[in-house]
Amino acid sequence: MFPLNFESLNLTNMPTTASSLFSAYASLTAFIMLVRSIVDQLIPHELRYYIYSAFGRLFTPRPSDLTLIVDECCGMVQNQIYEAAEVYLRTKVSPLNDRLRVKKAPRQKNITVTIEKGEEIKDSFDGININWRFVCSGGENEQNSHAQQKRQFELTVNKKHRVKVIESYLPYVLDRAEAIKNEDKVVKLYSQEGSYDPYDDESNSDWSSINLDHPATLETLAVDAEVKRTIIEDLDRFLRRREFYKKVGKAWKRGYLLYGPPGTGKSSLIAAMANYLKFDIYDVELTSIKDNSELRRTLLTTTNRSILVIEDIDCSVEVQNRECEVEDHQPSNTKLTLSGLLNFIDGLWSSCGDERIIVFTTNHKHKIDPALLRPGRMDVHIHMSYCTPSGFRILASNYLGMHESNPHRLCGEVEELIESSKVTPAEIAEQLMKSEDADVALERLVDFLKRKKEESNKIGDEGTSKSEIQETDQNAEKWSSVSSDDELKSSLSDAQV
Ligand SMILES: Nc1ncnc2c1ncn2[C@@H]1O[C@H](COP(=O)(O)OP(=O)(O)OP(=O)(O)O)[C@@H](O)[C@H]1O
Ligand SMILES: [Mg+2]
Repeated sequence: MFPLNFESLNLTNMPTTASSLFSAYASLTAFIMLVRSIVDQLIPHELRYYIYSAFGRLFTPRPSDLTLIVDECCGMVQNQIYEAAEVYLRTKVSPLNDRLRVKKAPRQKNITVTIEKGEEIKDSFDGININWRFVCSGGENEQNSHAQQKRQFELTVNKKHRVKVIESYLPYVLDRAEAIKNEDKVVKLYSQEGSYDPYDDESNSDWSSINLDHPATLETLAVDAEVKRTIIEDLDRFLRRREFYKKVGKAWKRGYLLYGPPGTGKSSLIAAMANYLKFDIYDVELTSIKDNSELRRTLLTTTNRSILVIEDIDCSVEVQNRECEVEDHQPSNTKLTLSGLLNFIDGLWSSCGDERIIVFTTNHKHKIDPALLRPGRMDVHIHMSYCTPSGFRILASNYLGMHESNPHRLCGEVEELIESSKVTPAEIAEQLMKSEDADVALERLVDFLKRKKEESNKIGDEGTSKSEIQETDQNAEKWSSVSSDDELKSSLSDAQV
């Protein structure tokens, strides 16, 4: 035991040299040990325990931080918060990080950068400082190390923000991760032909896929502004109405019929819709489907948040009308019939998926079986028209970088010719592609339009030159403005009348 030197405890007179500091520390330690040995001898064991722990609590500062552990898995399934944190924190990597992990799968658009084991990321939310740390343990063995590793994020924050972090910050991380994933999503085009792709996890024996590298967007589409605005509003409304569809007992799907002459942008509009919604496209080739059960099976293997496309519905398949089916006594599953298709569109099979869009295209609306055109079957009919002056202005901006505020001297003449002839956006686009020089391209376009006008005068062309959009569901307008539950109920009872 150290001798107790009371003089050295006289802190007021203590010289501030290193040796006197050391001797003061030694004396204090010796004093504490003396007290402790007296307590040990005089106080019973149980009481001692409480005294020591009370002292401990008094002198040890309580940690003010809370650490939330976010494990990779909850039981057999992935922890959604872990997944979201992984995606979200990619956007928060800072120059302070020393070790990062980079990767890119064969079909991935961008390189992903994630933090390595032990790295920390600082984030802030509503003035709260949040610290994330990536922790990895186990699986040191080279072989199957990844599978054996236990991965988790540790989120550390001041305890007083516990409720806010759990109730507001984590839901925010989940939402942001969803949005980031959506931005990064590569839209795919699935088709029935082609072979199974071993590099693509999502391909299956019914469908093969490629990335949809179609540049069409709703902005670059030469369609009248009013029609375009209505399409965008319709798509937006469709996306946000999950609960509405559930309440009214309708399958969460929307059907579009696009009709118009070849080269007016029907396929381009489908690609633009897919790019806008980030939905995959399933190109359903009805001619390669032999019967209704194959149709059912094929359609059931498509995923949610997708656009099912049936191009040229009038000629791609000889879907027979109902009378023919009744006369023909073959069992309906041994051939592809119109009713098989209609069953899918608005019957039992349509409710098998969520967030589906079905698009039919045709060059000849009048050739389509009336059953397909019945109100409510395809929710929206869009007429893709010949090019209009406003469509031309969009194409001129796309192809020649011309701005409406600074029109070319030939624009007036081109627009007049367009108004008086039936020319498709595809034909105009082809002319505009011929030269990068606006003078040359527009002169050629004027010549082309003049020739076209003469031809159409000779043969007497039919068809309207105005694009239009028509909603076949009479209640849609009413439903679209419904906001509260009460309003919804009253509009539903109106709808049933
Ligand atoms: N409305 C449009 N806006 C912009 N580009 C268009 C438009 N219509 C056609 N094009 C151009 O013409 C090409 C062909 O158009 P698209 O394949 O979309 O026509 P379509 O209506 O589907 O024709 P089809 O009836 O023959 O299938 C597109 O790749 C695009 O470059
Ligand atoms: Mg097409």
